[in-house]
Amino acid sequence: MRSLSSLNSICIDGGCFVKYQDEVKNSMVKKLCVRASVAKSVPRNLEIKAQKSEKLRIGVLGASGYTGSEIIRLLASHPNYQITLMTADRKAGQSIGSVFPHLVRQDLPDMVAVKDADFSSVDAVFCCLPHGTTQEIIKGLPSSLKIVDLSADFRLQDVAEYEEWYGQPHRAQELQKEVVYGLTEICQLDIQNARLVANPGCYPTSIQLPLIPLIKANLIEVKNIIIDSKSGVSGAGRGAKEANLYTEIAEGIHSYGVTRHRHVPEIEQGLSEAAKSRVTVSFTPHLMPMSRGMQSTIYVEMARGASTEDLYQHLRHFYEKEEFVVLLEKNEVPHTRHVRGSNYCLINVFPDRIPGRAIIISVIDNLVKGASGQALQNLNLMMGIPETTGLLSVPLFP
Ligand SMILES: NC(=O)C1=CN([C@@H]2O[C@H](COP(=O)(O)OP(=O)(O)OC[C@H]3O[C@@H](n4cnc5c(N)ncnc54)[C@H](OP(=O)(O)O)[C@@H]3O)[C@@H](O)[C@H]2O)C=CC1
Ligand SMILES: CC(=O)N[C@@H](CCC(=O)OP(=O)(O)O)C(=O)O
Repeated sequence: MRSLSSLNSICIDGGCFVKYQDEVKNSMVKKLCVRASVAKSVPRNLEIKAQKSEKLRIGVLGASGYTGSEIIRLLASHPNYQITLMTADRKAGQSIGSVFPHLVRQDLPDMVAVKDADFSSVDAVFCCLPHGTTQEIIKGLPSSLKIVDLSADFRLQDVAEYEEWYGQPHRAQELQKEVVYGLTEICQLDIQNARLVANPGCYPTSIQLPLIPLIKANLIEVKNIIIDSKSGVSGAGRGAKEANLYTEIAEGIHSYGVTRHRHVPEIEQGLSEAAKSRVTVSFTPHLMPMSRGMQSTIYVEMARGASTEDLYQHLRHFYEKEEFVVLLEKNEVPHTRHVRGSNYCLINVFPDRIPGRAIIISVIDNLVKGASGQALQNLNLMMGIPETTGLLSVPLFP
């Protein structure tokens, strides 16, 4: 994984490299004002592989699902990509407008079954399929294709751990070796050279973005990390089960996966790598009566001598050149409603009443930074396109 210091603070403005302007860094409001003209955090040696004139051809596997439709929405305004292939399973043969009326004006091919897809018509694919089905499908794709996989099938480096937590054999172990984990702000340099990126889970994204820099800087103890996370219902996908019906979700919240959720090994993998020692966490997810959004509230013990101010300043400095990870002003509480529909992750750090402990709050939109937005950010990097391209839309509010 790269360290932030290995990046040069330059940006691309109208196709020309310009020095990044320090004064735009301090608040999200300022960032939103300048972002139309300034894209940032592009490594100095980045070659612009994709010319504006030639659009890269994109396949969306699982276009009839929530993350697939979110990719389509984001790509609709992307200058460098055009969708030339879309697949579905039960909805194969249908048009996107008939499945998702909000996409009716998009000029797109009808969805086909994966077995009928012509992969010679694409340069890259977003794989938005259920875990378990993904490995076999990716194994059958041409090796020339760039792939961002949104499922969990390639996220765990240890195949035995995958088999234990996902309860099935890993069917593409030979590919696992070339996979790059796609937590963009942390693994940026590796992602640029990757062919196959495992996009992180939504919970792991909201948790690792604040914790990895703090662990690397030895500002928090790696024991006794307690994580309480909450997700909107779209996190469960469109294949609605009884438990996800409006009548079962509205007017209440509940925890699930208590003591054992499949994102635990992914979270611990990232934190352990940062700590260079085995880290275990207490993690409990909750289902919230909202369509999208995710909050992780993280309780940590600070390292001896460290203060919440140290944690805050370190995170602020670490992410100051990153467009999408924003440390709010002190005492401002991150709200999921302030990231809806956007690729932003808002973070803040608060003192706990118990001396020596701190509370970190992180919010994302599970379908954007937690899935399709981060996937697009990763493909941009893989294709040598400025990372923020197609991702700068302002969050929806109210
Ligand atoms: N929802 C979220 O917030 C997040 C999801 N993810 C991951 O992204 C992936 C997609 O999630 P999501 O979009 O929510 O899921 P959905 O259930 O909404 O969509 C699944 C898609 O896969 C297709 N599909 C289902 N089974 C098969 C199969 N056997 N062969 C081929 N295609 C199939 C479906 O087609 P059809 O509609 O025709 O049945 C649909 O297009 C999953 O791995 C998920 O865990 C990751 C991060 C966040
Ligand atoms: C609300 C809900 O059910 N969320 C899903 C996690 C979201 C998701 O899609 O997980 P991946 O990122 O690993 O694919 C769950 O708890 O299983």
